[in-house]
Amino acid sequence: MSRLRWLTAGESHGPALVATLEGLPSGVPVTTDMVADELARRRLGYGRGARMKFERDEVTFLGGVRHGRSLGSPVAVMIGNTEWPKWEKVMAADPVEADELEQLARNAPLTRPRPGHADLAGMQKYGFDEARPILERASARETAARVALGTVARSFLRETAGLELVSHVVELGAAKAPYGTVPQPADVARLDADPVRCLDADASEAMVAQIDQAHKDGDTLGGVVEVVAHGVPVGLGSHVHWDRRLDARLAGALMGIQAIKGVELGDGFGLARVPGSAAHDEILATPDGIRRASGRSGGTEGGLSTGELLRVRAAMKPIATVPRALATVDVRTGEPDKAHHQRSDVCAVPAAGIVAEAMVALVLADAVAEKFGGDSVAETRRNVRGYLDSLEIK
Ligand SMILES: Cc1cc2nc3c(=O)[nH]c(=O)nc-3n(C[C@H](O)[C@H](O)[C@H](O)COP(=O)(O)O)c2cc1C
Ligand SMILES: C=C(O[C@@H]1CC(C(=O)O)=C[C@@H](OP(=O)(O)O)[C@H]1O)C(=O)O
Repeated sequence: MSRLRWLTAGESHGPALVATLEGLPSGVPVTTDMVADELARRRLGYGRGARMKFERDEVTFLGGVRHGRSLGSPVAVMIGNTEWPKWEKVMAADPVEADELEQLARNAPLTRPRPGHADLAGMQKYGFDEARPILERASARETAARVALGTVARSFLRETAGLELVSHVVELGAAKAPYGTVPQPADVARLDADPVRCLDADASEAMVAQIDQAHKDGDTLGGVVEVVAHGVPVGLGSHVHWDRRLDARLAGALMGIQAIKGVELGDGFGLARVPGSAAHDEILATPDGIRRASGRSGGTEGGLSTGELLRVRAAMKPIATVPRALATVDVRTGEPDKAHHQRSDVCAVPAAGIVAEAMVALVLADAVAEKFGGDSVAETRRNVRGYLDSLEIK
């Protein structure tokens, strides 16, 4: 079962986010710059709000890494929030005088919960009369901490299995990239340079136009991202129990990203619409060994990785803080009103792709660590090679 354990803490406007990762072998290359680079990728994307323009995501390792390599002890990383000085009082851990708080406009009670957010159900469940204590943690600011840990997981995967992850945006609003493009590791720089992280130039243009229109209309947009993993060894996960299945673990991890409402493995829902003869990946004998005729399954069968390209998709709903605010109830008066609106993204689909890469990296790193063990990266790598070399059927 799971060998890696990880956790994040921190509020959107608190002093910092923190994240810990436990169970990682020693010797994994990890530096502050590697994490900072991944966090910079997450801030990219046309349609994001003001915060992403000034947020610096200041990275500090607090444990588990020395001189650029993991130690085998828990990795702890902190990401400072640039705006903390402005929120010091509102988000203070210790009590603050009531009259001091009342003078702060940004502490005004948020009593008009936003549809599509955790605001209302969170207030009801946790017993708050305003949304601030809920939205601070529900915010996707937390995904910065996941991306920090995902950086470590990717490095482990690269070192032990030569595995590389790439994501791209395949749909945004009504604009769609042509089906079937598989992004390669060499495409990452080009993808990151594209305003919406889409490989197809025409589709990218159409996506940008969609965002411009939504912005003009005071509206927001969602979309679909795809993550592919090159070099996944056969046999990660298992067919023997639901919670050991790799597909289930990937789906859970992706659905666990804020605003993700659908996950597909390979052709996913599309497979439900075609006959069996057009739904599976036929097995071929080739001079290079056993291969598949297609990649419809997305690289898992029966909950196991097949050794083929892994391909998963996640559908993000439109940003819930719609500028042309949605109907709600002011819980203080019980009267109909418009939902609270602060600054917000118009569209965060490109950023969600980076977060999805991080989640896939964490799931795959866990599955590799579980299958191959090892307390040092050299030992895990040796175990991966030994297993692949000794496969009876290739
Ligand atoms: C990268 C990213 C950025 C987001 N930015 C915003 C935002 O600026 N405003 C907003 O209202 N929601 C934003 N969201 C989505 C909300 O966090 C999400 O809609 C909310 O948590 C409720 O969705 P859920 O029901 O899926 O949890 C963002 C999500 C992601 C993944
Ligand atoms: C801070 C991030 O995204 C935030 C996610 C978010 C939400 O409601 O999910 C709302 C916005 O927060 P704020 O009001 O502070 O600008 C986004 O900026 C981030 O991604 O780092």
